[in-house]
Amino acid sequence: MHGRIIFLNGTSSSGKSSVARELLRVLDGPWFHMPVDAFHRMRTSREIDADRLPDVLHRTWRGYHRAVAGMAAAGNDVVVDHVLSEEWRLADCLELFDPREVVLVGVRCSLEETERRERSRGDRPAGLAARQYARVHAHGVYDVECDTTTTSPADCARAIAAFLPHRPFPTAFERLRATAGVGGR
Ligand SMILES: Nc1ncnc2c1ncn2[C@@H]1O[C@H](COP(=O)(O)OP(=O)(O)OP(=O)(O)O)[C@@H](O)[C@H]1O
Repeated sequence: MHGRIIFLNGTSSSGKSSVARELLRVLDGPWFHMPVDAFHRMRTSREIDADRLPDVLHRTWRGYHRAVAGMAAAGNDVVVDHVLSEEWRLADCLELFDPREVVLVGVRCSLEETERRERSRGDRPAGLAARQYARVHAHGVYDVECDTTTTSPADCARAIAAFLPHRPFPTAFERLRATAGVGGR
């Protein structure tokens, strides 16, 4: 049996990891939180030449998508914590994940609040969230959305968990695949 994938998409500092951590507390059964950040942290910390960096990053993201697909294909339920700031990332995931098993979640947060969090955490480059802001939700289709501007990660997680047993079909991934002309499963 294919595992379910709760796919949290939002800008940096929108609160994805915080919601994911709460989801693992409230969801039944074993779930795995697979943040894209973890895959960047796995890479050797040695500095990479600027001319090689884009290729290295691209391979990291492609590997991350395949690792998530592999965990789900083995029957594991997975919470994905990712930033769909480039079109190819979503296209790649649409090819790889079983679309009926994906719950695509838009994690929203006002730009003002995202920038405030970015400044206060201090471990993200200034302006990162603003650069991603217009792009991450460009595909415009979700199964469910949450707004962390004024809602706590725990309340967002409870809302997503409550949605899970009642999710309608076709899923957002099924609709996006049809629009993108990705072959049927
Ligand atoms: N609902 C919330 N209300 C207030 N602060 C929050 C909320 N959600 C997250 N934060 C704070 O915002 C910061 C970023 O949160 P988090 O790491 O969850 O975001 P993220 O989207 O996973 O970011 P990144 O993609 O950069 O890893 C943290 O300091 C966190 O404590």
